[in-house]
Amino acid sequence: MQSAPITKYQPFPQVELPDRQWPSRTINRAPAWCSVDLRDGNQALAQPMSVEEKLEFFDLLVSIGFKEIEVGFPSASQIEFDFCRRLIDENRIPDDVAIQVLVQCREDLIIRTCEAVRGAKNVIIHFYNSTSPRQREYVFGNATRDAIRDIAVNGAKWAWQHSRALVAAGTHVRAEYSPESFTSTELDFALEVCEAVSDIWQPTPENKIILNLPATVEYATPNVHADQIEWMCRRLTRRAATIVSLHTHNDRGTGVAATELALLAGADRVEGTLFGNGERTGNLDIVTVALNMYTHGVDPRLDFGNINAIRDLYERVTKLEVHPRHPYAGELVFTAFSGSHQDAIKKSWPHQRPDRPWDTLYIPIDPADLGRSYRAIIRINSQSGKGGVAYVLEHEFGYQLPKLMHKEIGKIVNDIADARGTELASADLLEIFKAEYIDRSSPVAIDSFKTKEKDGVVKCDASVRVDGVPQKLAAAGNGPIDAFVRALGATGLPKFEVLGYSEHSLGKGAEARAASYIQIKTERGNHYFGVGIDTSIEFASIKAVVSALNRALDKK
Ligand SMILES: CC(=O)SCCNC(=O)CCNC(=O)[C@H](O)C(C)(C)COP(=O)(O)OP(=O)(O)OC[C@H]1O[C@@H](n2cnc3c(N)ncnc32)[C@H](O)[C@@H]1OP(=O)(O)O
Ligand SMILES: CC(C)C(=O)C(=O)O
Repeated sequence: MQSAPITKYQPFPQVELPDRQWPSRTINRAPAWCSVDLRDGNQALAQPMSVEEKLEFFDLLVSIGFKEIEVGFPSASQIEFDFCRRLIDENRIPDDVAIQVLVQCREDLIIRTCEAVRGAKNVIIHFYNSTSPRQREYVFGNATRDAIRDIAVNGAKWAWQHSRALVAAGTHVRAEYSPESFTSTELDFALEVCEAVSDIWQPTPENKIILNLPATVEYATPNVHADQIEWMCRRLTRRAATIVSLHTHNDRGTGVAATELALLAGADRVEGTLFGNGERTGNLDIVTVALNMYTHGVDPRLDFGNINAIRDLYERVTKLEVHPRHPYAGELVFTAFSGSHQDAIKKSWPHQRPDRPWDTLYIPIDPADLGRSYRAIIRINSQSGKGGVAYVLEHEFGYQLPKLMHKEIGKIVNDIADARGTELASADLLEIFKAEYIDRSSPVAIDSFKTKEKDGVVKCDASVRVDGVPQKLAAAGNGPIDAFVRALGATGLPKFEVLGYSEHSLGKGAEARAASYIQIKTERGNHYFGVGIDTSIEFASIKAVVSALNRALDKK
């Protein structure tokens, strides 16, 4: 940072609107959406999409439910022109979808644009010129306000004239005008230019004009943007015949917020791109705004029910990556690594009922609504807690660990994650769990085990190996576990008692197994868990005893 930025930058002026209404409103219906992926998004790519890629992207946008799609700038290049023609000539545009084409307010370009869309059913001709003081000064050679207004008016006239042949041939033509750099333009002048354009097109409530008020570069806080939009909405003389459209960029990182507040301010329509691709820091991310509405119970009328497939296609054709933390779509947004989050998710998840509003803690949207799975919700690293470890072992592998055991396995996993310094995959977790609790056959291994009950007394015969030496054991007790523990007494192994156990079944059909979790207490007072898995619950429990004992012997 330089030492005196205070003199280098200036605050953005506020809008004089003391009776502003937008702060007390809520968003309760979806706007009209227009995707500008194939134009504003595409023009910002280092390697613009090929025609084939644009066709694929167009189909994706249609399948999501976009009814207005800016397909390009057909007068800019042959590839843009050809793409437009292919859409039309190959009948790829559904009847309820309008294609939008961008053009400068220059007659030759407007003529070429009209040629590009000949034969389409619904077309929006989008003409623009920049209006801000700096653009007037630098780009248009100190042009006066009147001269700039005249560029817009001429554009409106040429768009009207040259689209008459299209209308005569049956195309439904609408006009969109953008005073580019609107948010840096004096509001009274932006209004004057918009009114002058409307005067040419004479819109009606049945055939409205679209006035798109872009934040071409985002310079202000979102409340200022909302004020600018409310200011315009309240002064446009043909408000009922006008669709007020938003087109925010994200230079300050608040494109989504600016759009949401401007919807409160009265806008009817939103232009943006999937995942916010676009010039510099990008256009508005439509996915986020639409799904924000969805999570407030407002139907966005866009379908992101298969967000992973949408993201995959987007990444393939744009060669950009959706950030792993990107709202709703990022790889990690349904994943909790930290212990307290994992614990809260695990505890709140079972309370979720189909007939109740969604309120699982830390997960503001049901991942299933986006076609995403619950599997990756909890992942394990050194920040993770016992709840997360227990969650993964239960949800991915079916082991329902008793609550007392969570703390122990949590610490074991945490220490390993810490030592490795990486995330542990669920397969790693399973491996750690098995090695620690199940696959323990030294120094004691059990080869066979048989019980017989008579008058409430259980007699057990077992073959074990202690440090590799085979031993035959026999004893009687109150139950199989008691009898087995007594039998072990004859081997000279340290004394221990079984404090408790829990069991449940694992898998189904031919795969069915019993899982037993035993806790023992040794002579020294230490507690150890052991886990046994077998087809019979009896043998599973005996294996669990052996595993707990082996852990105790290892750690003595
Ligand atoms: C904010 C945005 O995203 S706006 C859209 C930006 N996208 C693009 O520009 C991509 C497509 N554009 C192009 O390929 C080219 O700009 C073309 C083909 C449209 C025009 O190309 P060229 O005429 O060679 O160049 P260029 O765009 O620089 O035009 C410059 C002239 O047009 C004028 N001009 C610029 N914008 C406009 C406008 N919207 N309406 C009328 N005149 C304009 C400039 O003042 C300049 O005039 P000058 O030559 O008298 O100084
Ligand atoms: C042409 C206009 C709408 C534009 O892309 C912008 O201002 O960012």
